[in-house]
Amino acid sequence: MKIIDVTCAIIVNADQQVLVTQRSAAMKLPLKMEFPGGKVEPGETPSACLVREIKEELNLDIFTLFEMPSNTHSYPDITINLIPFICGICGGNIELREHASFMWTDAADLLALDWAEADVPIVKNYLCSVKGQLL
Ligand SMILES: Nc1nc2c([nH]c(=O)n2[C@H]2C[C@H](O)[C@@H](COP(=O)(O)OP(=O)(O)OP(=O)(O)O)O2)c(=O)[nH]1
Repeated sequence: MKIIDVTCAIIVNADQQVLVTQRSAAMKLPLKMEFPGGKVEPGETPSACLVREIKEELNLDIFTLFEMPSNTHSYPDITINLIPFICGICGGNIELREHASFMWTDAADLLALDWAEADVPIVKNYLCSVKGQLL
């Protein structure tokens, strides 16, 4: 099966909270929690894709800081390669244009959320990367 590249943004604020968005009832994986982002278009870099998607979906201007390890996951209808980036905000205010809701979440509370399956290893990896700061 073809593997679709999907980027997602781990946007961290000044309080070290992470922006988590909830997919709408009308989207695939309805009401699951995810990191905002979307499919990489032909000729687009993952980083440029993410800047575009976050502006489209949330009206936020972001910058990508660094890329984290990706996770390939097969759903019944699609196999995705989910590529996370740690990101910061450089402008805009959140407007929900596609998602049902958003929340700023402390790292310690991330794992308890009802994530899209492909995100779980990404959340765990992120938590490992910040563990030193949580201890
Ligand atoms: N954006 C995003 N998609 C995710 C995450 N986890 C996860 O399994 N997905 C899946 C859901 C979809 O099957 C696929 C990306 O779909 P999408 O609907 O966000 O992509 P898109 O904005 O480009 O939408 P479209 O053009 O297909 O309508 O990846 C995640 O954290 N963020």
